Amino acid sequence: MPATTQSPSNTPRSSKRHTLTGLITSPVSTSSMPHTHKRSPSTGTPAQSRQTLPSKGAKSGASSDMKRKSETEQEVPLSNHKRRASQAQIPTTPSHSRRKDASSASTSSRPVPASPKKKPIRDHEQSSRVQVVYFSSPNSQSTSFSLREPKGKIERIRFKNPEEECLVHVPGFSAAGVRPGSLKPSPYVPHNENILVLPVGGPASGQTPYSSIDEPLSIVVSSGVLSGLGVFARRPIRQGTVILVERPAMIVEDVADAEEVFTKLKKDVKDLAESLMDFSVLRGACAKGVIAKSPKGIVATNAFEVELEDAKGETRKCKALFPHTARCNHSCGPSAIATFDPASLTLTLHANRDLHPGDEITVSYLPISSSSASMPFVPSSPPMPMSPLLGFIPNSPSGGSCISDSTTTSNSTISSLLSSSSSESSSNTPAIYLPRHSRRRILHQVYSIECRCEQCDIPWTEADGVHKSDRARRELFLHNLALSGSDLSSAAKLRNKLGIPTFEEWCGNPSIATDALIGLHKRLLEMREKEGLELAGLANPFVSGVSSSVENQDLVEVVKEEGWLKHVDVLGMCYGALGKEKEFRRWVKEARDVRRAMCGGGSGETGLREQIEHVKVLDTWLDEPRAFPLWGWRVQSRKNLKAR
Ligand SMILES: C[S@@+](CC[C@H](N)C(=O)[O-])C[C@H]1O[C@@H](n2cnc3c(N)ncnc32)[C@H](O)[C@@H]1O
Repeated sequence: MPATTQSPSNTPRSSKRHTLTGLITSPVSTSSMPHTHKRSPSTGTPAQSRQTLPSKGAKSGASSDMKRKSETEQEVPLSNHKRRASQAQIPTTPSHSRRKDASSASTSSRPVPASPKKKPIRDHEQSSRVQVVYFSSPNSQSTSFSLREPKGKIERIRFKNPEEECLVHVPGFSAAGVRPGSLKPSPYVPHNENILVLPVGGPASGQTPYSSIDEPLSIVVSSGVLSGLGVFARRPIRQGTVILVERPAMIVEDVADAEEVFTKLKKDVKDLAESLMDFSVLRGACAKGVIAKSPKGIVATNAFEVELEDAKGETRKCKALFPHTARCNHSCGPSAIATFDPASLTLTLHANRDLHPGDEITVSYLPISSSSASMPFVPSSPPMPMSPLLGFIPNSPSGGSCISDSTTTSNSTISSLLSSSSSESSSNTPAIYLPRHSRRRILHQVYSIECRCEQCDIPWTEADGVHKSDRARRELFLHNLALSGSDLSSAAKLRNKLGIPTFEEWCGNPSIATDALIGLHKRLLEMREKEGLELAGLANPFVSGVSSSVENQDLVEVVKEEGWLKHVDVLGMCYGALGKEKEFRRWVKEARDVRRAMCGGGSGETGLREQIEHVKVLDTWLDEPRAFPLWGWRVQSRKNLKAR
């Protein structure tokens, strides 16, 4: 049903647009969920203020069947999270502190007031001292940290934890605005309560199977596809939970400076950094015999690309080395989503789905959103000449987009939109949404990786599976744009083309099929689960140093609100508007649970304020579904229509 079919008198008005960082955001369009105001059943007009739904997604039973798993050959499946989800004992994992305001934390380098307290400053001759309040935690405390005067061009940032420091070699970067508070779980604890770093391989690679890592685990590490080490869950981890937080040991703008920075790292950190992989060794070994590891190679192999703001307010793309997160292997359906907060120089890994002991913690090396600044070293658009270090220039993809990359044709609306050169997605498709062959090409060109993740490792005999997966990713991306909740005309146009009504239209116009929203969102949820892209949109609210790489800034705004949580929000709202209590509770609970996990239990200690607020609202609705401001709205609209 086209979006224009609506009954104005019955259609809840969207008085205000809320974002994900506001209250609950309406998934389908510009609409937001009514929150506290009562509607007027006689007119069908809801009162003013509304908010959009927060959420956590539901799992489709079908999705687990659809997972292509290389580990099916294994004794113990490593990542069959859906199957084991219900058995998982959900830990209340302490969450790290996050910034007060997701949107404001971006590349902020706000001046920080000088500390009135005098504390001894250790280990330096000249230093400046800055006092800051760490995030919005009730436990927030004034902390002091010292900045050594830069030696050469390297700045040494110290944090509250004395073991922590970060060397920054970025021209013009000022550490004055960095929030240096302590992190939870602690950084530089290689084996925190959530994870272990272990060789990947299992019996096939000659590694002893992991029969016991840490009670009561029983782990057999999967197929041996990946070499070297990997990071593994040591206990059940609920979707959304913070698995790990870490600050970088070093940040450089130019990998050529890595050598100099390495010489200034503290010994233990240097040892750790030097133990990391250098893929140029493998590459070199093939091409011209043995070559030694180098700091440049190590940074190129392991660094995440982040964006920092320099003193002039200009964004600089930098490479940040997080020694523990660097052990995470890549997957095109990652089990964790990495985000970076430049205000505190903190990388956070959130569980992308429910994880079980022995599941590998993987991240995407490919950008998962146009605005993501946290993915390692890969541009959002397909490859540019980007590794001068290694002296290669990847082939320029024809047209540089998923559209031109598409090898498949279809008569469907979506296919035709995708193949339309005017599609909004053309230059901004995050690489994770590209077809498999494009993703593999990028990974090969940039990392020399023959990607064998479970999303890529589809036998050639299953061409149909590849085709479906490629198509699903394109469709997901397209719907990200269309369902972004943005008022942008491009998103609205796309919704119109796809015939997707807004929630308000659906709610107030009973002639629009129920399935027009419910069916769509269930399908998109299922696709996200199959593709392993559940919380891909999570990156956005937390990543802030975004977007200089994205040509069309409007699209950054659009893509910002993408995500799986949104589908759950809509489903909750739809069932609320239908007055179906059981389904309403189910989806709202999903939404509440993931948000609670993201907040570290929702206690308010460390989580994002907004998420905590969302959790509170959802709790209210769970206590009393009729507190949902649009309860039964669509049913009432139907009655009104009949009565006319
Ligand atoms: C950042 S490191 C990851 C940790 C690494 N396995 C280790 O032992 O330290 C990146 C390297 O791991 C390997 N790797 C990561 N993901 C992979 C994948 N999906 N397929 C094949 N190799 C992968 C590649 O050799 C890559 O250069």
